Amino acid sequence: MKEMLKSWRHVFKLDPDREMDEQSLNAVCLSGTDAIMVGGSTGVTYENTVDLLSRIRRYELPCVQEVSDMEAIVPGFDLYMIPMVLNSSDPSWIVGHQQQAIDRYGYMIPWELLVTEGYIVLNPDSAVAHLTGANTLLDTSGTIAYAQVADKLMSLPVVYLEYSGTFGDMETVRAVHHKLTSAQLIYGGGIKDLHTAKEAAAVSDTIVVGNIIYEDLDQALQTVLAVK
Ligand SMILES: CC(C)=CCC/C(C)=C/CC/C(C)=C/CC/C(C)=C/CC/C(C)=C/CC/C(C)=C/CC/C(C)=C/COP(=O)(O)OP(=O)(O)O
Ligand SMILES: O=P(O)(O)OC[C@@H](O)CO
Ligand SMILES: [Mg+2]
Repeated sequence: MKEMLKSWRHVFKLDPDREMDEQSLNAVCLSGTDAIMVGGSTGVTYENTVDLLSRIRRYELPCVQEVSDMEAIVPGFDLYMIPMVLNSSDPSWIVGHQQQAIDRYGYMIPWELLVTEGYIVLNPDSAVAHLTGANTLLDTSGTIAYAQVADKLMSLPVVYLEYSGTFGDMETVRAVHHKLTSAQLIYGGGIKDLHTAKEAAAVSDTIVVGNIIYEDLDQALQTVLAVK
């Protein structure tokens, strides 16, 4: 499954803390997207995650959990994406929560299913930037440097450029992409239609589409066409 992740070009991110009716979930799961990622920065619980996973499992597509709270880790996902927010001002969001979770779950951890994401949070107004105290005042060179910490110093499999809630600077995304040797570049933030999806897909390996699913489902479904 870890190998499959590399081929994913489009992913829908569903938030367990938000409502979705069956018809909308059906449309998302049959949209042609490569996978569903389940996660959010706040309000994610064991209960709302189990509920969403069990509904998604009626469909055949891969489903991964992006872990933001160790209390909400649910068995049964295909992969577990583990963020490390590299530009956080608080080390607990880089290695602290991860160390505590490993200490707690110990021998139960299916290591072959864990994928570490080197997160670079770039929208100062996002929930995740506030939560993690991210230093979002980075120019392109500073952003590349974080990406290279992930790719070259830490050998992380994924660099995630996170503009959650706003469409990012595509020149910065392109520049980061060019500098990566091994890591997969995931881009997320503000993709709201086919046009923005195409722009982001052109400069990254994988695009993640989140909020628009809940705001305008028809536009969200169009974004899949950007990678087909
Ligand atoms: C049997 C079994 C399955 C055992 C468990 C094994 C397992 C999977 C162990 C995991 C061990 C481990 C290392 C866990 C990590 C624990 C943890 C809490 C790490 C911290 C992660 C972190 C840095 C969180 C900060 C927030 C963050 C980066 C969240 C990612 C998702 C995100 C950015 C969503 C966007 O947020 P959203 O709510 O949509 O925001 P908007 O409001 O802007 O839309
Ligand atoms: O919700 P949006 O802005 O689409 O961002 C997607 C994803 O990167 C959020 O973690
Ligand atoms: Mg969101």
